[in-house]
Amino acid sequence: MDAALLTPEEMGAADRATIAAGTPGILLMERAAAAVAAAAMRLSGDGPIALLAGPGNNGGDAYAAAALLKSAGRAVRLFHLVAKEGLAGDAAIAAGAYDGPAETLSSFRPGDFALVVDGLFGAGLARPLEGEAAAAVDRANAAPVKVLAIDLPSGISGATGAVLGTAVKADATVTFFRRKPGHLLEPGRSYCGEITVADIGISDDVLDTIAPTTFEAGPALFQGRLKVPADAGHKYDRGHAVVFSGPAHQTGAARLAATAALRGGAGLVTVFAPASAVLVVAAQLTAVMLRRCDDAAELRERLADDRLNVFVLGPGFGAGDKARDFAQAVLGAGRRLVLDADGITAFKDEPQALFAAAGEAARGRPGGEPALVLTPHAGEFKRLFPDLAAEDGLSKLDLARRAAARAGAVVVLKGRDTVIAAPDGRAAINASGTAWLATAGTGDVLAGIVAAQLAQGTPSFEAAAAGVWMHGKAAEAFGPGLIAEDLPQMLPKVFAGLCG
Ligand SMILES: NC(=O)C1=CN([C@@H]2O[C@H](COP(=O)(O)OP(=O)(O)OC[C@H]3O[C@@H](n4cnc5c(N)ncnc54)[C@H](O)[C@@H]3O)[C@@H](O)[C@H]2O)[C@@H](O)CC1
Ligand SMILES: [K+]
Repeated sequence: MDAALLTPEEMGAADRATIAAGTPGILLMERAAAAVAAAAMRLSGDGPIALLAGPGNNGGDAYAAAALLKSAGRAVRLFHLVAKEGLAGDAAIAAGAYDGPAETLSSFRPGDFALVVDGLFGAGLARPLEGEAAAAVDRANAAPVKVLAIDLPSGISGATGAVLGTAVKADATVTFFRRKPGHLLEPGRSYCGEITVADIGISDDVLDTIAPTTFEAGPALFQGRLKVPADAGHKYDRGHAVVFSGPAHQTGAARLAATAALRGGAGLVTVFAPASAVLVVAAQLTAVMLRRCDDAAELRERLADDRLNVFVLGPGFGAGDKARDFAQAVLGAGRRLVLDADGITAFKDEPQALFAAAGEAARGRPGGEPALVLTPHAGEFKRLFPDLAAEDGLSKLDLARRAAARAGAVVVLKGRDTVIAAPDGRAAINASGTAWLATAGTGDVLAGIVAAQLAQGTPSFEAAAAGVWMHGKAAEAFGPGLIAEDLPQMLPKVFAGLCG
């Protein structure tokens, strides 16, 4: 459960369960404030610190942190949206215990300080920022002053990462117990700065009842499920992935995916190419094998070999009837399929046909495990799920979850904050990667890495989450100047980090 991300509601439940089990809320607040004060000392040098306090417990944290900083001898001034008398509960207790300078938010001038601690709104943000709060946030953002956010940058939705009205651009954020989806989803993530998760004495046991369904994509989520080559393993134990190539002038994408599948740990990888492309592909492959596959009839013959356990269709393939026929043949044979790029676009006029085939294939698999993994970027997503893409107010998490449930597939909705969702409601958000991934061919590589995990028998959701995370880690390992071809070569480093 280390990978769990909690929605604001789930975090509220974690707080309440802890309080009900005997820890007073004010004690949780004091621990939260201690973590904030420690971060504030680190970030402010010896300079004066402003603390902005809102009307709820986020403001309470600010009062409690102000008291700690003041007693540590730091110069602090607190600016409040609501006077002490207007506070309730733990926030009122914390405010009562603070005896330092307090002024109204309208008198806050960021230029006077080395650090601003933002305790305006956290998990309880319920509507867009406006009036004094919005003006104070805008002043802080416009000034060259460091900002430390308590729990979340004020204005960022913890559930979705959306900016409500305006939001604090923080250099650092201290959150409590577990991160929230809004810390990883854009634009929220870009507003958080460096994120620290502080232990405030909430026991992991509370998660048994909360049963979170959102996670960070990373080793804590998939380790234990991830397949890595066993000591005495045979190459056939690691599966046989097939990547479909496009026509002769469009083979590069399949070769990239195939190389990535092999580097990703698939035991064998074969490119299935149309006759016209066989020579072109042959000239450029070594460890990856090659077979001709011209039409659906030929594909059905090849599918008789049940060692071919996962297929990648889409990169450079062309978005016509052939893509649809091939995808349906693969799913019809009960094999797992990574459908990307043209493979997704091919179903834009009849997505139901794809979803029906995916549903049928899943029903034939142990535990109804999804057979289909869809890897759309936003544009491809819109082609397959136009109504969802057009619906107002859906976060990227909501979109991927709704799409996965409808398609009976694992949906990998790509971007800087790629979301991986399963039909059973689980979803993961990825935070690995660099801006250099926005370059031609990286999606083809991702499809290959995911296929490698599927080939080795990793469950579809974990395979997709692991693939996305590794892809990002490979980019981080390479650094600046990355092109798609560089990614597969970095996978050994990623595995070395994972397997020790
Ligand atoms: N015992 C607990 O529940 C703990 C809570 N903690 C802190 O408490 C925070 C959550 O506290 P709350 O639930 O009180 O929520 P917040 O303090 O985030 O804000 C809720 C208050 O703000 C008002 N509000 C919401 N949006 C507004 C807007 N746009 N403009 C003006 N007013 C607005 C609400 O009506 C409510 O009064 C966490 O983020 C965390 O910082 C920590 O102290 C740890 C323990
Ligand atoms: K805040």
